[in-house]
Amino acid sequence: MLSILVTGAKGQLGSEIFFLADQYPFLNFIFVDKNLLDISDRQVVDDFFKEYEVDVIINCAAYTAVDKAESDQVMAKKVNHLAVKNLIDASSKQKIPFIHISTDYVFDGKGFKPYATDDPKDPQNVYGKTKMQGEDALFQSGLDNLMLIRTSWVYSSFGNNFVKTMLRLGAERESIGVIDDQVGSPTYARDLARFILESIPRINWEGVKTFHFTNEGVCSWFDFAKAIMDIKGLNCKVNPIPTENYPTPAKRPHYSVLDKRDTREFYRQEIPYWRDSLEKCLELL
Ligand SMILES: NC(=O)C1=CN([C@@H]2O[C@H](COP(=O)(O)OP(=O)(O)OC[C@H]3O[C@@H](n4cnc5c(N)ncnc54)[C@H](OP(=O)(O)O)[C@@H]3O)[C@@H](O)[C@H]2O)C=CC1
Ligand SMILES: Cc1cn([C@H]2C[C@H](O)[C@@H](COP(=O)(O)OP(=O)(O)O[C@H]3O[C@@H](C)C(=O)[C@@H](O)[C@H]3O)O2)c(=O)[nH]c1=O
Repeated sequence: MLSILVTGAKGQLGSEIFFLADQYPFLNFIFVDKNLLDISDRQVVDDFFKEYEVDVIINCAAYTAVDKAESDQVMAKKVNHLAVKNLIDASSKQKIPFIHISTDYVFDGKGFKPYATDDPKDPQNVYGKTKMQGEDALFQSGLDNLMLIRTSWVYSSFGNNFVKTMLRLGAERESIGVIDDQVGSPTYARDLARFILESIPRINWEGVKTFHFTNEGVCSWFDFAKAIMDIKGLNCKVNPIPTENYPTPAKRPHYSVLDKRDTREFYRQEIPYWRDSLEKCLELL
């Protein structure tokens, strides 16, 4: 039976993998949160791999506070870049296949067509830069059993995310302004978790495989917020606003749709449309 190590197991994606784990009885999971395996501590990581036998690593651990990262660069880099190196260094001795998750925020957001997996990266904020450095650490490792999955706008009934923020604001306020000139694809973490788990027995671990996985369809944050209020029957009016009317410490991409052609071909399962998955998640909230 394959032993699958899931780091950052208490986050959105880690929690969804935990939720689905029972459906994969041929996989043996080792779920570890920050307290059990702080991936930014090299010694802890080295010791862990000496003690446990691991066949595949799914690295769900990350520093995801996009605005906070602007003033907390050291910590963001430690988790999103240096810790990825720790995992690679510790696992490469045993050639353990490595699944790593990255973000649409590695792209500049100035494009008008979906970003291909090999398009040039030019992140516009600290979070995106540190995630790109994490990706680069994978590419530079020389390892040939890597799966890099970029995703975007992730939400879940677990953890904190835009959907939960909208539900809170929707209950508190009569109206809110939400940016309508930043466009992307929401991703239900459960759909992403399923994609990852379905990939494990099927992937041919030769070379570095980069996939883009999001829900199908494209929307703005405004469209996303409006759908959340509509589905939940909240009376809060959502007003579309331009980026400059909602100043934030971190700059965000205007367009960050990811090209999923390779993913569709590899996965051969239907990727749910974003609003359908949103409805499913909202049934739990
Ligand atoms: N959320 C999103 O919208 C998107 C996420 N992604 C990527 O997807 C992946 C999963 O994201 P998601 O589940 O949403 O993220 P979460 O922030 O929900 O989860 C990340 C988890 O990592 C943990 N963590 C932080 N530092 C460490 C550390 N040093 N050692 C071990 N664990 C640590 C966090 O713990 P604690 O909370 O205690 O710090 C948290 O439990 C990440 O790589 C992220 O960059 C990509 C695109 C969009
Ligand atoms: C709360 C709120 C946000 N916004 C805008 C700000 C921002 O442009 C957008 C989303 O805000 P958030 O801060 O929730 O989302 P943000 O943290 O930028 O989400 C990102 O997280 C990282 C981890 C990723 O990798 C990305 O793919 C993406 O999901 O919505 C409004 O316009 N009005 C509001 O009331």
